[in-house]
Amino acid sequence: MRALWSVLFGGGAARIRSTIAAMSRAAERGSSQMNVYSPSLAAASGMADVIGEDGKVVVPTEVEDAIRTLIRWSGDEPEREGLIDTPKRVARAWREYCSGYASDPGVHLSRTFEEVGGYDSVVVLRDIPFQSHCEHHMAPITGTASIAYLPRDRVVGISKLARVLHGFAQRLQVQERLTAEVAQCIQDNLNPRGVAVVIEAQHGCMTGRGVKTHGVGMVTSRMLGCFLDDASTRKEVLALMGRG
Ligand SMILES: Nc1nc2c(ncn2[C@@H]2O[C@H](COP(=O)(O)OP(=O)(O)OP(=O)(O)O)[C@@H](O)[C@H]2O)c(=O)[nH]1
Ligand SMILES: [Zn+2]
Repeated sequence: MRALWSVLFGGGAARIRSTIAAMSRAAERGSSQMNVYSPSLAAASGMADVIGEDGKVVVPTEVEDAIRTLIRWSGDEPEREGLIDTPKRVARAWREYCSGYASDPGVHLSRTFEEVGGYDSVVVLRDIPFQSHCEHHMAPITGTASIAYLPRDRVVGISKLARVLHGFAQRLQVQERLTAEVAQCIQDNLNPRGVAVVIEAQHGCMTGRGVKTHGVGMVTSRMLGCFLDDASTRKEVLALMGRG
């Protein structure tokens, strides 16, 4: 699985998706033209994705091969009709699941507003649905997050809090780190008086395999600044999140 991971995502370095027409055509033509540009090299070195003429990301050969190996190891035949295009689909799906590696989620917090009519109370975005994947099994994590902050002198567009969440969720995660990363990113970029993040999620690795236990929610929280230091402020924000 480690090998599959490494071909799918290379070093996990930041990538920028872009259309490089000449390279796409070479990749699509295949054979000798592929020497001009190697998608596998791009994946391994963290270069931009190449978009083919069909508008889809060009999948490096070894990524397809790795997924074929996994299908075979799972007990099926990758050559049968229904599975022929599956390696490409799986590869592109994982590119999407892990699109959060492509950028710093903090960029979403660069645009702030100071004119807020003197508003100086807690801002809460409650029950934001998200999906991630656990780094242990690459199985889905699905849940909701509530994100709050107490502004110091500026506020951010509310959608940006959800964007920060998805930026970190679209990586391989453990829930504890996801929670901490979202909180720290808001703290670092907005310098508010406090940040509170509470996440409740279900882990596919606990339902679909292993202990096979359904209906269990894992809850994690990260409190920073005033929400950490002051019990009554923490109580207030938890009540606003519906967890009072
Ligand atoms: N703390 C924490 N654990 C997680 C998370 N996602 C998955 N896990 C757990 O990671 C653990 C990995 O344990 P291992 O013993 O290395 O792997 P395993 O043999 O597949 O474990 P089982 O899932 O118990 O079958 C499991 O207990 C998972 O439930 C997460 O976000 N946070
Ligand atoms: Zn897991």
